[in-house]
Amino acid sequence: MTAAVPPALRVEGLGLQIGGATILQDVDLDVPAGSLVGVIGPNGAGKTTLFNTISGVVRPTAGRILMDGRDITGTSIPARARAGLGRTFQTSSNFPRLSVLENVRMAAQATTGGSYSLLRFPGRGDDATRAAIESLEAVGLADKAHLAAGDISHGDKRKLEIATLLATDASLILLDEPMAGVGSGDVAGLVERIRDLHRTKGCTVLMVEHHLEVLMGLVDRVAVMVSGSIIAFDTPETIMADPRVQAAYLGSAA
Ligand SMILES: Nc1ncnc2c1ncn2[C@@H]1O[C@H](COP(=O)(O)OP(=O)(O)OP(=O)(O)O)[C@@H](O)[C@H]1O
Repeated sequence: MTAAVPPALRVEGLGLQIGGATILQDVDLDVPAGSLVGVIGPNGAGKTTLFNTISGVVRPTAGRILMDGRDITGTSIPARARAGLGRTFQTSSNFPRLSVLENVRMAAQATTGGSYSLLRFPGRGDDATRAAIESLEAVGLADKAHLAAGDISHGDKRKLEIATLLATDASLILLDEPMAGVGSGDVAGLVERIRDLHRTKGCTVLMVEHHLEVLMGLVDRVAVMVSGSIIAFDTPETIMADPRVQAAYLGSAA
């Protein structure tokens, strides 16, 4: 008998109380390895807080978080990154004064090992620079490699975050509103980049996104959060047809 493969991410009975307020309550979620899962819910439902607990920014006050079957609840942010967790934030998390290439190269360097020096001009030959250039080519940013990350457009900043994740060996990726503020002309390209992350690298992806029409065409399953809890977790078709979801989410979001 072969042992079952553990989910890439398991959240068990997760709770978070802050100053008497319940922010997360009894959150259970299994994200199978290799799946692409969306998280939706009205403003203030707890989606970003859930990501913060998974990535280690916030410690939950109840429950456990497991990656590939290993309990990571008490581990540090760097330990989670070493275990293969990668994340983007609602607002851009790039280093604005470094060049686009340096931003990606730093992430690649952390993966390929060796010490990173900003003083050393990146040569095309080293592994980290090669990985960075490949990632920038994949997201269509190679021609902006030399620009300061703070000077590129909002849509390009989101592409840069994806390139940064592509350059690492993260196996579980959390994307927090990757389409937020992205112009309509850039959305289709960004969706393709997320598909690339998922397919080419075989990553497991969990993403919060308010653009439902985009999300529903992209993900395998959707978790619906309302008031700090997950009220439904199913295929996009079933979620869209669920009257509880329509009442709790679509109704209140309209
Ligand atoms: N550190 C904190 N202290 C107190 N309350 C907090 C804290 N962090 C989050 N909250 C509250 O927890 C709730 C959930 O916030 P969160 O940002 O996770 O929601 P969200 O679903 O991501 O919302 P949005 O879709 O608007 O980004 C909100 O009511 C928020 O005000």
